[in-house]
Amino acid sequence: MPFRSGFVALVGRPNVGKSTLVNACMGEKVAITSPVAQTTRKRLRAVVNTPNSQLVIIDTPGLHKPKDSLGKELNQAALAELADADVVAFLVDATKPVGTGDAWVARHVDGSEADFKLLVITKADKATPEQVTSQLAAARELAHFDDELVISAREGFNVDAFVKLVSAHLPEGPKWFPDDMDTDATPEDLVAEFVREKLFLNLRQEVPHSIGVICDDIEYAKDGHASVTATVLVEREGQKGIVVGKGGSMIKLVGTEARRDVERLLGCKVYLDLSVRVQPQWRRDANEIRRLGYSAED
Ligand SMILES: Nc1nc2c(ncn2[C@@H]2O[C@H](COP(=O)(O)OP(=O)(O)OP(=O)(O)O)[C@@H](O)[C@H]2O)c(=O)[nH]1
Repeated sequence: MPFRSGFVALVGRPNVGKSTLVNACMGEKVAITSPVAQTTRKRLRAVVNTPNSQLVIIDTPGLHKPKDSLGKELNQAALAELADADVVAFLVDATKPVGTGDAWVARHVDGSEADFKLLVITKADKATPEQVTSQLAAARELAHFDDELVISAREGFNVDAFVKLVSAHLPEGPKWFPDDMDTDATPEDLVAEFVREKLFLNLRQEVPHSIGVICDDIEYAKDGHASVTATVLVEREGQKGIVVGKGGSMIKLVGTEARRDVERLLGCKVYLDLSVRVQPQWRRDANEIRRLGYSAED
């Protein structure tokens, strides 16, 4: 049996379940997930190895109608991934009516030159069989697909089938990444993503979209622990108050929760130092967006 390898782009509206599927394929936490849309700002490449294949899965930012520079950069990043991919998986949420947002993404899928286009209905555990059937019928109308699959990444339903089906349609080729490397995101990228995830989860709708996180430094000490410093960027003084919380309670909670993930990532005890800085309009400032690594060109 020939060895197959290649790039698999996951595309879909924000919140459709892309990061959760990446995590399920990986069996560990590399992408971050939250109930708030537009969690995925950075592209992450997650590498899944099977005995006969290597899938480089690209978790793109959710495509959506852009409202500001950050939105535009995110779309560009996602569209650039589509252009390069061998396989494109178009994800549709089983629980939300197929709408103009899906149609907009699907037009780009139709325009991509990927060899294999797969329609994936996500969150099947939350939908009735009738809902799933009607979503399939509606999504089929949006673009040409070579195959389709219904999954629940949360329950692990059909995740193996997804990996198997995609593997079978990758071109014959070598391993792109060594076996022991499962993502090309740096530890700093992942730390920033973990912190942002906890902020999203704890703050819900209050400020999340005005938040950026930079991991400034990871320093390993002789006694085996790591000192990690990260900065949370907000746009207004009032938002800083919310992020810091009463008597520092919110930032402390976020730090404690994020530290657990960072310890798992780095495999050692971690001191996590979080600070909050007000930087008005950072989302409209293209340079700052690039510095935070959310750009299509990095
Ligand atoms: N019940 C259920 N919930 C799911 C499933 N997959 C994802 N979710 C939930 O849907 C929400 C969004 O999931 P994400 O994986 O972050 O979605 P995403 O497409 O990466 O989102 P963006 O980063 O905004 O593009 C989270 O609350 C997930 O827990 C699933 O299979 N079943």
